[in-house]
Amino acid sequence: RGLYDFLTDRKTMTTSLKQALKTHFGFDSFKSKLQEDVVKAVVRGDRDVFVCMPTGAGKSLCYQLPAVLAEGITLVISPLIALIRDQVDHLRDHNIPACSINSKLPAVERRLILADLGSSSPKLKLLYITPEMVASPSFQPCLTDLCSRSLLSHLAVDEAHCVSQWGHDFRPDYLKLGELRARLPGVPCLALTATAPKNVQEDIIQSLKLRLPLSFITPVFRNNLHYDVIFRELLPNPYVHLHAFIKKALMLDSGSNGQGCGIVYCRTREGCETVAYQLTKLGILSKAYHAGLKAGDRTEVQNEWMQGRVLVIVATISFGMGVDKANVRFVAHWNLAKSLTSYYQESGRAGRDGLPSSCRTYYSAKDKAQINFFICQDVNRRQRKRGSAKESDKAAITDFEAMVSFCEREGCRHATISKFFGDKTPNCAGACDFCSNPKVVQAQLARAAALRTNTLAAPSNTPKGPFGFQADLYEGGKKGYGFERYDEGGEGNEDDGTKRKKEFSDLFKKQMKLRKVKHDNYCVSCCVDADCPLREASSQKIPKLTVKHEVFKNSKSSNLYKAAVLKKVTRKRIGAGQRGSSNPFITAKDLLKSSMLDTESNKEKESGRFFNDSSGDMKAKRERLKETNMDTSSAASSSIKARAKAVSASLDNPTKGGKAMSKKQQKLAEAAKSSRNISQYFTKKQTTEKIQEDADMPEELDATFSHTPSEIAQENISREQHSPASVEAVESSQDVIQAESKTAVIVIPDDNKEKKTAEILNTSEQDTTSITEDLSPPAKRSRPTDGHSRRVTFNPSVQERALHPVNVPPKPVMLKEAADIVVRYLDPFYKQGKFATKELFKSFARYLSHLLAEGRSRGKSQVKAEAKALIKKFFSSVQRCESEADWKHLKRPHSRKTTEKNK
Ligand SMILES: Nc1ncnc2c1ncn2[C@@H]1O[C@H](COP(=O)(O)OP(=O)(O)OP(=O)(O)O)[C@@H](O)[C@H]1O
Ligand SMILES: [Zn+2]
Repeated sequence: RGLYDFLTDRKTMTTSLKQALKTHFGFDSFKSKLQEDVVKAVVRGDRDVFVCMPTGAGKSLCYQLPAVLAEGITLVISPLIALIRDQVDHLRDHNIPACSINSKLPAVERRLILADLGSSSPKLKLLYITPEMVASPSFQPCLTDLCSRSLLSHLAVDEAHCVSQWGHDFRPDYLKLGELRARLPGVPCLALTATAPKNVQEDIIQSLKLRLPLSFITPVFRNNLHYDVIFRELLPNPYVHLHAFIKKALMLDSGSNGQGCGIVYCRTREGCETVAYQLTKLGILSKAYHAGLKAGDRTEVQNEWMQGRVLVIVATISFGMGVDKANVRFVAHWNLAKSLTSYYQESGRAGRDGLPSSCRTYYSAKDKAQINFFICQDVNRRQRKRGSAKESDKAAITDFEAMVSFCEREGCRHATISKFFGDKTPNCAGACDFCSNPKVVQAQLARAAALRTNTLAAPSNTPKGPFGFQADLYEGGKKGYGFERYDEGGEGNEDDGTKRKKEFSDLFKKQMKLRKVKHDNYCVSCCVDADCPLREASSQKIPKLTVKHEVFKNSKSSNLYKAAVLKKVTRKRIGAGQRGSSNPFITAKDLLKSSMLDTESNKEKESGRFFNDSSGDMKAKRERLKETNMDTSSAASSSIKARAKAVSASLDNPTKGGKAMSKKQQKLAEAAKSSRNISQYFTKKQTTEKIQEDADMPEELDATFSHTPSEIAQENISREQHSPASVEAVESSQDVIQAESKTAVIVIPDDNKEKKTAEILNTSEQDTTSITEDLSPPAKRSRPTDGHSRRVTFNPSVQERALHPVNVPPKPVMLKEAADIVVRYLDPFYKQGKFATKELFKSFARYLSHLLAEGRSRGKSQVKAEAKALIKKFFSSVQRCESEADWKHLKRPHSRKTTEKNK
């Protein structure tokens, strides 16, 4: 920082900085006094700096300008590759040498960058990296080298609130930045965020180990933003209402165009599509933007909106981060934001140019209940995973409560926000609905309370209205039935409010309890349809099936149930066969035929049901699998084996059969049929899944609503999704199987673990690295012709051989089996964070599976041993897998010796 010496004189510094600002960025002056002060503090470099300035205040320049002036390189930590890309492009446009190292970087570029960093005087001024990359072993040598040569001028941590568990976008990898900070004691650190309540601010300072930082905190109050809340359920036609709001905000009636544009935020993709459609129908060209669109379409929509060709973008909250548009005249939330912090940030995208703009939330009690549900579910999930509760679990709940209270409480909206962020009460001066007309707000609240009381109090057989009107059919209820508007007066009293709260809270608790049970535990009494004959667990036997209820009770999925039933039946038959010296399995061949026919005809009907039972707890299933002493490989494979046994037995005794057998055949067929039918009893009512699907939590939420691999797999199963890749793999493994088989074709239900393997290996739905990035492919891709069950062909003679392992060489392992083995062994590593991304994990699993299935000449145990050895070998040299290059040199052990040694 010797170069800064010439800047020590205050006056000279100001002049020089202004010159540099003009030269490098083309700006005539600083955006604000605050921006100038921050830049000066960073340039001085004698203290760490903490910056909390609203979006659009020009935070990036606070480290970019000093970076250009300093000797050495400024290391910038940013959470999203997309954001990084924007920043790097922007800097390059200004001829400022900047680049990024990330997992998506082509190897050639990476080498060039590393070469420059390794040179005696690197040209690079700003190096952007993700927190994941900072922690990766492959980056460490580079970092150490830069440190040892004192080539790091600054460390800038953008979106620093991600470091705090109290923050709305907590990223565990941000926590590792504390260690990084400790490794760079002489390098001044700058932490920047737009939104950080007091506790988050404290967390940032502590986690990043900032030493007596100079804090630059802008008050959150922005007087050019007008906030209001509309209770959507009170509106006769919410779309018309929204349309009117937009027309006013964009001054469309005044006939002038070019009055800016706006954003409508929706929680779901479907919501985006519907609102965009409705607005367009009403005359305002609007386009939807969400993760379900192809990347190209998304970019096009964004460009059209940026260029003013589309006035309104209707988006999930994934849209907006890093979008810098000055003339956003309104931001409307069609659904409640998940937290007040998020709301402040999202709504803050309005009026960046300082001109008057509107921020509106369309509140609904339904949204409130749904979001609350998701937050609680997420907290529960995390607590279950962790095994204990944490103080910070409350963060999401508290922040959401603040959002609800912002909508439901009487009072100045700006004051509520300021108070939440620890600021003084601002002078709103009519910049919110409450301050401009408190009576309207009070009236609306009273009506919402009355509506809820009416809805709750109304018994289901309430006399119908004049036209057969039923309150709940119309969402808006009795009030919504009419044509009144939210601001047309109305009385309410305090008792009403208290009563409403209590009733609503009771209802909510009740609903939560119901849903929680469904999610936590499979429970016959509440998850089984009311008309199911098995509802009364005490005495029922399964209709048309003489199997005791024990089996039913102990099986939590139809697969397991079927396997257990078949096992029981098989055992009985074996016994019978021995006693009667006739082999009952002689009829199994026929049974198989009949079951084929049967299954084919029932395929469509059943397939969905088989899938549904996969939504149970996979872990529990695995446990139960062990308990039932079955082959741990999979329930489906046991059912294949059971059938294969039957087939092989029948082949062993081809002449035996006759009438007696056909009776057994009937019974077995019946059992098989009933066991399939039984799956319908497990079919959960779709309510909770539906809600979840409806919610379609956008990617930005994924930071809080993050998933473990098994949860991802499970979610994918329950949503019956297949990414094209997963279909591919299933097909490719089938191809392998089919190529070898020319015999029986049966349809077997998907087994949980098998499916999990396929999903883990192939889905690209969730990317754990880009948590806040909305770049995942559509969640609802499904295989059009997929009837949910997979057609798997198998060769009885192969299965037969497996029954006699002593006499015949081991059955060669096929790709699908290899994949099963690999995923089982690799999963723990993934869970321990040994892969930088889920994509890498899947890619590696795919690679290993192919490697192990190569040549198809080895048996299962050998493949297992080789898989273990390979994985062990891999992780002995790689601490954490960062790129595909990491396993380039990994080869299958050739000699038996190697395998033995590694066992
Ligand atoms: N001194 C300046 N004069 C004029 N424009 C500026 C100045 N500094 C920054 N800007 C512009 O202001 C806009 C917002 O800046 P920037 O993206 O850095 O804001 P931010 O505070 O980082 O916002 P966010 O929180 O959304 O990232 C950019 O277009 C930037 O080029
Ligand atoms: Zn106010």
